[in-house]
Amino acid sequence: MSYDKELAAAKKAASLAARLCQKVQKALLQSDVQAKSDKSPVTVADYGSQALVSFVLERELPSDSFSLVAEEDSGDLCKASGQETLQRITKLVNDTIVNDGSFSVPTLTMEDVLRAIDSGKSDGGSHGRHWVLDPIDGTKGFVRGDQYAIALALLDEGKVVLGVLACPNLPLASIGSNRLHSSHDEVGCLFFSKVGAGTYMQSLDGSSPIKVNVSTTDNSEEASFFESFEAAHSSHDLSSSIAKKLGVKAPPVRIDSQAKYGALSRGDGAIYLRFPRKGYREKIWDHAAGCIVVTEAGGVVADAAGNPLDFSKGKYLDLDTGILATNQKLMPLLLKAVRESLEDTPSSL
Ligand SMILES: Nc1ncnc2c1ncn2[C@@H]1O[C@H](COP(=O)(O)O)[C@@H](O)[C@H]1OP(=O)(O)O
Ligand SMILES: [Mg+2]
Ligand SMILES: [Mg+2]
Ligand SMILES: [Mg+2]
Repeated sequence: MSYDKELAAAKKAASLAARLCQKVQKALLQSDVQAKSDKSPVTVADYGSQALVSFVLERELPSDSFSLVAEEDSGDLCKASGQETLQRITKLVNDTIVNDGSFSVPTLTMEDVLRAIDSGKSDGGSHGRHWVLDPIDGTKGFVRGDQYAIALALLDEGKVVLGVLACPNLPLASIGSNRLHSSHDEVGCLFFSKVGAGTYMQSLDGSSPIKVNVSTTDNSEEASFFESFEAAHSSHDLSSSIAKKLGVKAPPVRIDSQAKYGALSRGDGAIYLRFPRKGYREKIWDHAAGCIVVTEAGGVVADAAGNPLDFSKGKYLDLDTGILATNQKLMPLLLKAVRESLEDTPSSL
C-alpha cells in the first residue's frame, strides 16, 4: 500500500489548519480561550483546525468510510452561549478556504462546520482505516504564544501508517540545548512520514523536503532531553532523576506539544521523557503522528516498561507509567535508568 494520496491530503489539511492557527495566535485575546469540562483550555483555533482538517480530508479523499478520531466535539458550541464562538469559527474556516483558492465550494454554513467537527467522533480500533487528529496539540503553549502542533495520523488495521506534524512556531534550525536562539530564526516546520519510507521535514512555506534522522549518539552523557513545558503534564523531578543516572550534562529542553517528537526526529536532542501524573490516560491523538515521525527517522518510542505503543485499542493508549523516545542504541540504557528511578521514588507520579 503506498498511501501517497493520503499523505498528500494530510499535508494539505495540516498546512491549511496551521495557517488558521497562526492567524488566531497572532490576534489571540484571553476571551478566545474557553475551559472544557475537564478544565483544559480550548480556543476558536482548536475547533477551526478540526473543522478544516476534516473538510479537507473528506474533499480530497472521497470515500464512503471516512472515519476520524479527534479531540474536540461540538457540544459546547451547540449551546446558546456558543453561538458567537461558532460564528467566529465559521468565518475563520471560510476565510482560510477562500485564501487557499484550491477548493471551489460554496461558503460553509455554521451547520456544515458543526458537522465537520463532529465527524471526529469515531472510536478508532483495530479494523479498517481511521484518521487520528489533535487539531491543536499543546493548547497551553498556543495560548502562551509558544510551541504547538497540528498532529494528524492514519491508522490502518490498528497500525500508524502515516503521520504529519505541522509546528508553526518551531525554528527550522536546531533547538538543541547547546544552541542559542534568536528572534530572527525562521520558523514553521512540517514533518511527515510514511511507513517504511522515512521522515522528511519541509518549511510550512513549502520548501523542498529534507530527510531527517534521529541523533546517533550512544553516549548518554552527551544526550540532551526534551520534556513538557508544563510540569503538570509530566514530572520534571522524575526526568531529572533519570537524566542524572544517565550522566546527562545539558539542561532539559522544555517545549509544548508533539513539536518535541519533531525536534527529536531531526536530532536536536536524543531523548524525550513523558511522565504524566498517576491516573492520567494518554490519548492516541497525542502520540500517533509523533510516534511514526520518530520511528521512521530511526528512533524508538515505548512506554516505561519498554513496550511499543498500541494505537489499536480505541481512543486511549493503555500503557505502563510513561512514554519514552530515543534512538535504538540508547533505549536499553534509558529503560534501565527509568526502572531504577521509579524504584527509588515510587511515589514520584
Ligand atoms: N494533565 C495532563 N497531563 C498530561 N497531559 C495533558 C494533561 N492535560 C492535557 N494534556 C495534553 O498533553 C499534551 C501537551 O502536553 P505537553 O505540551 O506538555 O507535551 C496535550 O496533548 C495536552 O492536551 P491538548 O492537546 O489539549 O493541548
Ligand atoms: Mg485539549
Ligand atoms: Mg494534545
Ligand atoms: Mg489538542
